[in-house]
Amino acid sequence: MSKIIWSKIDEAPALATYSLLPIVNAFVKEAGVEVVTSDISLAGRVLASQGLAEDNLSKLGEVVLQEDGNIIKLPNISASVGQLKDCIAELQSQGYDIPDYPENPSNDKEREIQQKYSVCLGSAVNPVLREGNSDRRAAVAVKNFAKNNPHRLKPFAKDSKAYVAHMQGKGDFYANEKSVTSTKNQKVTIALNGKELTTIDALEGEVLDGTFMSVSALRDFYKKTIQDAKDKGLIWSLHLKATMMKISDPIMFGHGFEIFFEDVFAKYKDVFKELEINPNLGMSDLEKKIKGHPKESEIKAAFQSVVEADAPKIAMVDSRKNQTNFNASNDVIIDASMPVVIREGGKQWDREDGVGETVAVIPDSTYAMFHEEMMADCVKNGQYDVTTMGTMQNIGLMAQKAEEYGSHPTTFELSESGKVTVTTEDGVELMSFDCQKGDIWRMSRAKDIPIKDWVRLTVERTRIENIPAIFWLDEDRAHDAEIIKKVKKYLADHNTDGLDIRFMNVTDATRFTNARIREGKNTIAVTGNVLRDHLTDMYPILELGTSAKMLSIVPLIAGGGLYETGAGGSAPKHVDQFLAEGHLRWDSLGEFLALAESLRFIAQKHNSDKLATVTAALDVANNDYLSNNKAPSRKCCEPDNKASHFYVAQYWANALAKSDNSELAAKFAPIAEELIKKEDQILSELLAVEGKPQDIGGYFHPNDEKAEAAMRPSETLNTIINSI
Ligand SMILES: NC(=O)C1=CN([C@@H]2O[C@H](COP(=O)(O)OP(=O)(O)OC[C@H]3O[C@@H](n4cnc5c(N)ncnc54)[C@H](OP(=O)(O)O)[C@@H]3O)[C@@H](O)[C@H]2O)C=CC1
Ligand SMILES: O=C(O)CCC(=O)C(=O)O
Ligand SMILES: [Mg+2]
Repeated sequence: MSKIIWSKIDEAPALATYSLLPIVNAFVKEAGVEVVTSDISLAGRVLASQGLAEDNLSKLGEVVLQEDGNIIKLPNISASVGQLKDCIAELQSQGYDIPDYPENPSNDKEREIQQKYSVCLGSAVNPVLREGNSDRRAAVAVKNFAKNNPHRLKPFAKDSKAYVAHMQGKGDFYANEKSVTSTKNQKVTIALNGKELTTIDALEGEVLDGTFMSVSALRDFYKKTIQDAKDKGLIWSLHLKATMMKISDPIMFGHGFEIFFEDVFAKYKDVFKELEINPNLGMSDLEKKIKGHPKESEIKAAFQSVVEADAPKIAMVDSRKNQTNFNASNDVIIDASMPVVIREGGKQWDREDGVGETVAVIPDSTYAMFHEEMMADCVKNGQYDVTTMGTMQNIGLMAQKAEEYGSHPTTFELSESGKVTVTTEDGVELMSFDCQKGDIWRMSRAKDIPIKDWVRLTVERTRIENIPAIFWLDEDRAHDAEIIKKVKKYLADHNTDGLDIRFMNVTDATRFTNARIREGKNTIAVTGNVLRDHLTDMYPILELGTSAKMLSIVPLIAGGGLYETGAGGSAPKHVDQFLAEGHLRWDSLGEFLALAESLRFIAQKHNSDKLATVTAALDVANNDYLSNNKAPSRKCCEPDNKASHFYVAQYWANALAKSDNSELAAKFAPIAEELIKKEDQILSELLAVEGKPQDIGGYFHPNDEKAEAAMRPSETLNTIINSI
């Protein structure tokens, strides 16, 4: 039996799995494949961190280094402190004896607990599993479906004032960056005023970048954008990635929160100190901490008066609950939030549930230049046309924790002003930086092997697609200048005759890509890790309506495959809806496509005709699913995710029944017949449970039996699937 590991994760895709996996296993076992789960959910990781469950993530970290590793990875929660605390509370309520998360540890025991939990925070799963670079694109059938069934993109006003604000060449990570390539394997020490912050093992050929965000420049920048929003009547919105950039971005968020409500933070300085208010955790945490304090209502009123009167309008994450952009640092995540701004015609929601043009504040120019040009393009040339627009495919450098992705252990909020130095074990100073107390200093790294593999993958994909491939690299950025040298060197190892491979800075690359997209032409964007993340939500959300429909493949450097499902998140909103009314609007197309790729990998590796037939039948089923438009409806009491799985099963069985493999055809002909004959009955059983609240025994750690019962309510369907 060949094995595929299917990650057990969180929220909407985890719910979908309860219904989908029994179907998948019933079909693939006929071709000698078994799909097993591995629990790397936030709750699973929290329990593992306390020694109460197996450390599955570390085990998967070994699988991705094996030649035949084969993992289907669904999106998981990258937890903020707030999500971690909620998850711990739920596990405690279920009887698990685990300690609270000590936010401000005051003794060694608390520091140890915090340390143990810290492995569960932020982007903790993806960097471990992504031992390969990223290949994200829309399958042709998916792209054509979107063109023929366009979702709505709202127009930009002719005189739209919406724009992206970023820091201008002063004080941000982009402006302060220095970069060197390590000439040998060596220890490198980062120190502040001669005191060691950390020491890393640098590899020969590894690119090391040092940089910092000047906090005074950041705060000045925030002030300027707030004033400008007020002057122009724009909604002020802040877009960061506090989950993936778990050290730097919550701090940048906290400064924004403090500056927006500067007078309130100044007036209640002493109370906030007494209550250990941490602005990095946002308003939701602040509200919990002031609860019951004699000044609670006075403080709330002070915040409210800024929201209502003194400031520009602020973007809301939920106006019904009066939650602003500052509710929690992970409520607005840039890869998902900026596409929504563009989709809505440069607008955000305000507190009266109205929409208005926004200044989207994205402090660091490194990637904000992309969003700036994206918005400027739409303001100038109007909204994109889904029915004609070309596609962006991305080859992203991310293997072995490349670039900012792996920077968590080397990011520091400086405890004093002075000099940060980066020095080799031989005493050679590689870089130095003059910083102020509170500045955010960061080292990012990119190893040589992943860069070489990234170039290889680019040449391979460009040859297959025969469209221009643009390396989004900027000669004027220190890091990119080092990478350009390596890319040119490794390109020379390949036959690039006839290929159109170019280098452009971020603004030019965006302009070039978008101009082609408007002409219906396709382009490959070859980017570093952060742009990979941002581009692979932005373009699919515009082109396909959601990044969940992307093919998201990670060809592992060791030879195996990691098949991610889509490029998006775990859709907490979908779970809320499911719990309230039993309707799951999650579209599992990403899982269907990932499964087909994963099966194809095994079929090719083992030369299995039978599995090739099962895979080809799944391809047919996926096409039928698209052409018959069986994606879940967004509304209760219409076919949802469960029904979409039923249709894939029906189409898959039907394709197998018609296949050349007589054994499979004989096996699946009666199954297909049953699934077709009983369609109405199955659908009515699936719909009968909708409109009612669901109890699955937990949000982060549901009860498997209850969740499975809720997601498999059709006895008729279950009987057929169980009979295979
Ligand atoms: N690869 C990974 O592991 C990733 C994990 N995350 C994590 O996911 C969580 C939520 O992230 P967030 O950025 O808020 O994004 P969401 O998961 O909320 O996605 C944004 C929106 O995209 C739409 N969407 C996403 N996937 C699907 C799907 N399969 N079918 C239909 N619609 C879909 C939904 O729109 P609508 O509500 O309109 O239906 C959803 O609300 C966070 O904890 C984050 O860390 C985020 C990105 C990647
Ligand atoms: O790892 C994460 O936190 C998010 C990853 C992500 O958004 C992506 O890969 O697109
Ligand atoms: Mg992303």
